[in-house]
Amino acid sequence: MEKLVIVAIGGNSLVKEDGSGSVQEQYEAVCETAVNIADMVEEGFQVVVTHGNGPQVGFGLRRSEIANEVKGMPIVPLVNCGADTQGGIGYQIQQALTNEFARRGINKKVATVITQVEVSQNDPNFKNPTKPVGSFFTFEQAEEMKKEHPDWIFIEDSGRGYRRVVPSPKPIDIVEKDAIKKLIEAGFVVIAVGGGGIPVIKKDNNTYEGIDAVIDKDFATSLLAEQVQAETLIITTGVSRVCINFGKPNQQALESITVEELKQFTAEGHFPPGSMLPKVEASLSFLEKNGSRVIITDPESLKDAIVGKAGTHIVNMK
Ligand SMILES: Nc1ncnc2c1ncn2[C@@H]1O[C@H](COP(=O)(O)OP(=O)(O)O)[C@@H](O)[C@H]1O
Ligand SMILES: NC(=O)OP(=O)(O)O
Repeated sequence: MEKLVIVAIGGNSLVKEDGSGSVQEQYEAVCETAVNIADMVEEGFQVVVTHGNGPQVGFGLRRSEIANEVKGMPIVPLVNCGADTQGGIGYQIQQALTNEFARRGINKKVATVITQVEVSQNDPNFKNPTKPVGSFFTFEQAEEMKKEHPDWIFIEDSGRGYRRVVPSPKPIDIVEKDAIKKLIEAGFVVIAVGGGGIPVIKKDNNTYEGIDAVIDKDFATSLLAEQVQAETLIITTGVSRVCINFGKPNQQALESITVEELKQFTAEGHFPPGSMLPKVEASLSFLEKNGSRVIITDPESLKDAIVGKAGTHIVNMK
């Protein structure tokens, strides 16, 4: 089999920050990423695609709340909003890749797996929401909204504005991992654990039940990479390289870095929670469980990054 690479697409890389982008505009952004993924397939890599849903799940939740406030329509629970984004974004990636392969005459089939991801009901993150979802707001807008919705919690997100946060438990297991493995073995380009997967808790007799949360897609992707024994994990996001002193005059982009160096920079606080920290922690976890390499870059740089010409490369010196 070709070398197995997992590519995680950041939810923010598919939308406009203020949430004004249309579904068609999101599809156009997906199509641009599909071109880069098709390049990798042509280079001979077997690719699994995962994606985020931070903006989209927040937009869906807000649409449901507004429909409830204005028309009394039933609220769509957060877990279902997540499932909806997994289907909606999965559909767009699936169609964009299918069409790109058809245009190039690449003989590859694409399949999206609706993926449940097990979490623990006792995960402390349920009591401490940290996952930013939906649009970015100014401080004043966030304060205004808190007056109307006292239970909402906002955090400042990497200098980009304020965002509402929801609980984000850690993924324990991927319920559909065997189906995903079978599709990979059969040569499919698989899209899975979209939006970090649909959070579920395990009940008696191997049954599952959805729970309101948004799993970080970087952690879910790292777990998938481990479970399907991928060689390389690529996390695409809004920046071409991870930086130290991000946003400061002495900002420095990292090209190649060891696990030990990355741990040191993490301890020094260079990576904020809710944005770069989960990517770094997910990368370290994958490498510590025998993954070979991780690349963090933007979607445009994918083709160059895989051959070492772009992105931040984190290497396992073991
Ligand atoms: N140290 C850092 N290096 C690079 N980018 C950083 C750093 N700290 C914060 N960021 C910001 O975090 C963003 C990635 O987080 P986010 O947009 O939440 O991820 P996603 O692409 O998965 O939606 C980057 O685009 C950048 O704006
Ligand atoms: N679920 C998730 O982590 O989404 P983003 O990558 O879009 O934040």
